[in-house]
Amino acid sequence: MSSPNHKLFSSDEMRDLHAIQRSLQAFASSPQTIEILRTLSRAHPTQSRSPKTLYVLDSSFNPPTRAHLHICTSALLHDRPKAEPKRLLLLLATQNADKAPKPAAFEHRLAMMSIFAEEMVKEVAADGNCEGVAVDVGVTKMARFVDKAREIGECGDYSSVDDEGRKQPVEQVHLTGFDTLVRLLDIKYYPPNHTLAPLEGLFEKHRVRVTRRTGDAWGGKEVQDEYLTRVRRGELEDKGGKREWAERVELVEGRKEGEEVVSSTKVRESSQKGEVELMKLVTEGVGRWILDENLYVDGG
Ligand SMILES: Nc1ncnc2c1ncn2[C@@H]1O[C@H](COP(=O)(O)OP(=O)(O)OP(=O)(O)O)[C@@H](O)[C@H]1O
Ligand SMILES: NC(=O)c1ccc[n+]([C@@H]2O[C@H](COP(=O)(O)O)[C@@H](O)[C@H]2O)c1
Repeated sequence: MSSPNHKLFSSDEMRDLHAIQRSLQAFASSPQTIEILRTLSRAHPTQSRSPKTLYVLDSSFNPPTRAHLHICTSALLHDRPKAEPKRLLLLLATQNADKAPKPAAFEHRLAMMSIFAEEMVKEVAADGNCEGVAVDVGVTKMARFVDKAREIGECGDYSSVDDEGRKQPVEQVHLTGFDTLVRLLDIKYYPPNHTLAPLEGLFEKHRVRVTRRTGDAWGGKEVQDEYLTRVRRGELEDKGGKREWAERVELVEGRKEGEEVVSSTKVRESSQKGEVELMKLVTEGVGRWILDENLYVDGG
C-alpha cells in the first residue's frame, strides 16, 4: 500500500526532528509502504504532477554525499532530453537488503535529505539546462528494488497523462552505483526460487542508470563495462536473466581520475578530521548539519 494524501512538510518542518520522528512512527505502524514527506519544485505545477520520467535514488543517506549529488544532477541534466519533464524521488530505505541500521537516526537522515534536495534544486536550476524540476523526499519500508518499483508504480503520487487524457504509470529510472547493479542482479535476493525472473517487470517498464564506482572495491572502468557486456551476451540467462535487460541499463561516468573517492562510510569515518575534510565529501548544508548536530562523532 502506498501514500494517501497527507500534509507535506515545509522546509522548516523538515528541520524539526520531533515532528519527523512522529511522522516516522505513524508510518512505521501503518500498512503504507511508501510515504512522501516533502516536495520541492521549480517546475510548473502541471509538469511536476505529470512527469514523463521519475528518477529514484534509493539510499540509506547516512549521510547524503557529493557522490549522491553527482548521480542526481547528472540524471536531471544529462539523461535523455526527451525524458522531460523530470521528477526525482530521494527515497530513504528504512530496511536495507544487507545492512543492519547504523547511526544517524532516520530523522536526522531525512533532515539532511531535505537540505540536500534544496541544494540540488538550486544547482540544477542554476545550470538552466533542465525544463524545471521537482524533487520529493520520501521513505519506504521496501528493501529490494523490485518491490520499491512496484509500490512506486501503484502510488497515486506518480502517473503521467497520455494524449487521450488517460493516467499512465510513469517510467522509473532507478539511479544506482555499480556495486548496487551487481546486487540487483544477484539471485540471493530472490527466494524461494533464487532466480532473476522476478525482475522481468522492472526491466520491462523501467530503466536503471548506473554510475561507475571506481577507486573503491569494484574494479576500474573496464571491469565495470565488461560486466554489462556479459549481461548483453546472455551470461545471466542460466539464472533467469535476459540479455535484453542490458538495453535498459546505462552505465555512466562517476568519479573522474584524480577526484576524491566519496562514500557515506568515508564521511562517517572522517567526521573527526575536521571541517575541511568533511566538506570535500558532503554539500555545504549537509556538512553544517553534521557539525551542528555532532553526528558521527564516534566514527562509522
Ligand atoms: N561514490 C559513488 N559512486 C557511485 N555510486 C555511488 C557512490 N556512492 C553511493 N553510490 C550509489 O548510491 C546508492 C545509494 O548509496 P549508499 O547509501 O549505499 O551509499 P554508500 O556510500 O555506498 O553507503 P555506505 O558507505 O553507507 O555503505 C547506491 O546505489 C550506491 O551504489
Ligand atoms: N536486489 C536488490 O534489490 C537489492 C540488493 C542490495 C541492496 N538493495 C537496496 O539498495 C539500497 C542501497 O543499499 P546500500 O545502502 O546497501 O548500498 C538499499 O535500499 C538496499 O536495500 C537492493
